[in-house]
Amino acid sequence: MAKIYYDADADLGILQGKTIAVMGWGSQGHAQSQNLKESGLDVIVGLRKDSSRWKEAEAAGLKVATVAEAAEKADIIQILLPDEFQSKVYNQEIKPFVKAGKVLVFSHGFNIHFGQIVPPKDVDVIMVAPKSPGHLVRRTYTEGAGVPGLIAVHQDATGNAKQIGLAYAKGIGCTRAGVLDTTFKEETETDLFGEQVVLCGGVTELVRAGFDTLVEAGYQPESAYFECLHELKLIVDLMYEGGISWMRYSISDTAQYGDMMIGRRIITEETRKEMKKVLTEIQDGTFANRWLLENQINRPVFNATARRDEEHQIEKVGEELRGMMKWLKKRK
Ligand SMILES: NC(=O)C1=CN([C@@H]2O[C@H](COP(=O)(O)OP(=O)(O)OC[C@H]3O[C@@H](n4cnc5c(N)ncnc54)[C@H](OP(=O)(O)O)[C@@H]3O)[C@@H](O)[C@H]2O)C=CC1
Ligand SMILES: CC(=O)[C@](C)(O)C(=O)O
Repeated sequence: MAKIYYDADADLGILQGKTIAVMGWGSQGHAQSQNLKESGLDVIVGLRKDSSRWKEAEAAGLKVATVAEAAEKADIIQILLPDEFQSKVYNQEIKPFVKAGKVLVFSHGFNIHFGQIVPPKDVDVIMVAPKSPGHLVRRTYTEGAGVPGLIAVHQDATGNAKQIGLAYAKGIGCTRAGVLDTTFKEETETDLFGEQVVLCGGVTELVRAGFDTLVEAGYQPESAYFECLHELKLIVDLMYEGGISWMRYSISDTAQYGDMMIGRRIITEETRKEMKKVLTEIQDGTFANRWLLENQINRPVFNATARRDEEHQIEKVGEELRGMMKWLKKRK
């Protein structure tokens, strides 16, 4: 079993007196910077001068500067910008201030693994990757908890990179849940695979296909929504709590029979072959190449496909039923 690091394995003290620049105030940036600050650390947020998030970050009590100003002041630089823009911003605004002994931190290995950012050899390069959307990184921290994370060391110039990474992980709350060793290669390839085949690509297409099948057969869209999206959350929650066997224990035998008999007709050997093909395209850089080029021509395919999906009927039905979904929230 791989070693899991918890609070006791990390010493926030080694970050005292250090300035941590968090570049970005997005899903991860807003969460990690506030968590670090509330962990007693000195944080400065780096943003574009015209960023619409500048005032929000200041209102949250964070010091804010331009990316270059923050990089110049920082001992530790966490780059939480969109993966597709990190290389450009790094080369133009951060690289001039990446001096010997400084630490570069990432929460996804994409730009290091695919050679889009090549740091100087005399700095530490680490990854602390929360395995969670940023808004839950923040919410769980404020509730006194945390989300699990991954840690990797790409360069250890100071000889202390791992401990700095563990202290950073503690600062954002991940050691409250547990932090696992990985590598930039493993995190990058498994994260991209998960996003494309299971978490987002697989599930969203499965939900829309199931919804469309029921609606096209004449069932009311609300029933299709309840069956294909609302209950999915509850089933996944049970799997998360106690594994697939616990979920199967909780659902009816009728449901389990259907699960076991039909599931493999939907996710077929062909599906598994396609999954392997997607993984190969991640490993050999084909996906990275497509994504980086897509961004160089202002995302024509991304924009058109996102617009089509936003117009799908399931979005409207979900909006109408959102009020009912609030039952999950604790009653005041
Ligand atoms: N989203 C998630 O839950 C997770 C993300 N990650 C990783 O975290 C990193 C950040 O992702 P995420 O938080 O989703 O990113 P977001 O898109 O949510 O936020 C990006 C931030 O970068 C700023 N930004 C964008 N372009 C520039 C620029 N050219 N110069 C300066 N600032 C810029 C944006 O502000 P503005 O546009 O106003 O300038 C925004 O504050 C990525 O490496 C991602 O892979 C890892 C785990 C989970
Ligand atoms: C939340 C997460 O880790 C994702 C889905 O991979 C991402 O948003 O990058």
